[in-house]
Amino acid sequence: MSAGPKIVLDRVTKRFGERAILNGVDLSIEAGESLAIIGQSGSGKSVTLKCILGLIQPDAGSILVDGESVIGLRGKDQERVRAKFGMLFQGSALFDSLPVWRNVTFGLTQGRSRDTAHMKKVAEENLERVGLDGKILNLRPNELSGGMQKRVALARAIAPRPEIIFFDEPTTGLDPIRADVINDLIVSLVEDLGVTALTITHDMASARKIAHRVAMLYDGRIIWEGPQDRLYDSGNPYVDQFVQGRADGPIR
Ligand SMILES: Nc1ncnc2c1ncn2[C@@H]1O[C@H](COP(=O)(O)OP(=O)(O)OP(=O)(O)O)[C@@H](O)[C@H]1O
Repeated sequence: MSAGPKIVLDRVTKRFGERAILNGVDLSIEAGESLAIIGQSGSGKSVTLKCILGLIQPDAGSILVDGESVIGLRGKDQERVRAKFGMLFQGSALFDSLPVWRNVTFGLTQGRSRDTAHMKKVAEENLERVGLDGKILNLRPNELSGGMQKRVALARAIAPRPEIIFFDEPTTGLDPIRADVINDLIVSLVEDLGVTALTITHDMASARKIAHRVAMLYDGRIIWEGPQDRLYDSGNPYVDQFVQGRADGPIR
C-alpha cells in the first residue's frame, strides 16, 4: 500500500455530448479521512463518484487509488480495486425479494447461497454494529422502516470490511432525527473501522457531522475545500450562498 493519499483526482474532465460536466476536478483524500462533496443538483457529484468507482470513464485526467491508476481497469485488476470499495446507495437499494441476512451478506456471496449458518452469523454481527437486533434477520426489507432499511444498507456496505466507503446522499428521505442517527452511526463506523469515506450530499448538517473536510463542486471544478467547521465561514461567496440556501448570489 502506498503511503500517499488514498484517493487522488487530478484534472478529471467529463463531458456528455456538448455539456462539460467535470471540467478539471482536483481532489485528494487521505487514508482514514472523511470528505464530503457538496454542490447543486446536476453539478456532477454522482458523475465524480462514478468515475472513481470505474462506472464512467473520464475523458481526461487521472484517478489514483493507493497510488494506482484506476481508469480503464478491467477483469481481475478491476475486481481487486473494487474489492476495496463499499457503497451506501441513495434510497438504500436493498433487494426486497431477499431476507435481511442475505442482503447484508450479498457482497460476500454475490447472491449465491453459501454456508447459511455462518452467513447469518456474519449478518447478525454487522447488524449489531449498526444497532439492529438479530431478530430482523429473516424479515424482508419492505417490512422495515426507512431508517432501519438505511441501517441494513450500512451493514451491507461494511460487511466485506472495505477500505473506502462511498456514501451517496446517506440521509435522503429520512426525517431530521433519523438522519442524525445515521450521521452518528457513520461517524462511529468510520472511526471504528478506520475506513476512508467519501460522501456526496446536499444536506449541510450531514456534511458537517460526517466529514472532516468538505469540498464544493461548482461549474465542473472544486471551487472550495476546507475543514467542516469552516463551511459557514468559508469567505467564499459561492459556498456562502449554497450553504445558506439563498436564491440571490453568484450562483445562477
Ligand atoms: N450517463 C449520462 N449521460 C448523459 N448525461 C449524464 C449522464 N450522467 C449524468 N449526466 C448529466 O450530468 C449532470 C450531472 O449529473 P450528476 O448526477 O453527477 O449530478 P449530481 O450533482 O449528483 O446531482 P444530484 O444532487 O441531483 O444527484 C446532469 O446534468 C446529468 O443529466
